[in-house]
Amino acid sequence: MQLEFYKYQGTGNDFVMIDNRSEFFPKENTQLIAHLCDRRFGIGGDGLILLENDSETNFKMVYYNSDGNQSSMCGNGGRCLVAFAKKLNVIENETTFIATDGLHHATIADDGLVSLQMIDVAEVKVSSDHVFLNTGSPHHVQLVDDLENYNIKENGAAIRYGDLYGKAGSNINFVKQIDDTTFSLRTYERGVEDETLSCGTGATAVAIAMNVLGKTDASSIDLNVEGGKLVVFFEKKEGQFTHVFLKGPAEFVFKGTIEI
Ligand SMILES: N[C@@H](CCC[C@H](N)C(=O)O)C(=O)O
Repeated sequence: MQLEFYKYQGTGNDFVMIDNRSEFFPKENTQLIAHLCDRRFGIGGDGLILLENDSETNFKMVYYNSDGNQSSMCGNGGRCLVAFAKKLNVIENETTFIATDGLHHATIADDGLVSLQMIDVAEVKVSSDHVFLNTGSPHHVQLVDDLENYNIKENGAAIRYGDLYGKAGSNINFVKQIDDTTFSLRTYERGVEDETLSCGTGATAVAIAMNVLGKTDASSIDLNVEGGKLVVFFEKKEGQFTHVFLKGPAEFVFKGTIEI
């Protein structure tokens, strides 16, 4: 069978997109999803996303990591799916869709940048050398001295598989402060089991964690990721973060078919 796919990337976090409104895709086939995400034997991607019909919103997002397993929210993937929905004429420049962590509102600006509303965050656990919070996916956030030369894969895997997070694991973000409102981060992603060029829920987690740690009092924070730049903005009231938005590019790369 010939499978039609679209490839998208958001700051270098790349995804295989499939229009599954007709529900043809074999969603339980973990091996097939991992194969499609494989960079040597398949199409290649950090994850695979299905766009499906939803009775109450514009569409449904179903997200899989490149290991083939369905997972929690993907911020960059959500932004790319919004751009994909526009390409398919499912939406125009504004949408509400459903994902695993609930409803998401998003807009596409004239310059193509996609702003995606993320979940509200009320609980942020601060430890001596790291912060843990859930921004739709679980994130460990840790400041490091030499981010450029830091071994993300080795140190990330050690924390992800260590005692802190048990079987479920976590995504691991290493961070360096650049100025009052800017941070650089590199992320080890669970389910990819490697560093990716960007992680949207990770950038969101870093922005909130840096505010909680008092590293910034800005409510709009610039994040440098390996694949580009993201902005996270939010409202903060009595320790709760609401109206949290992740903004950045979401770009169509190519379209193709693959024999499955
Ligand atoms: N790249 C994503 C995060 C995807 C989910 C993550 N790998 C997990 O399983 O927790 C993003 O942009 O947020």
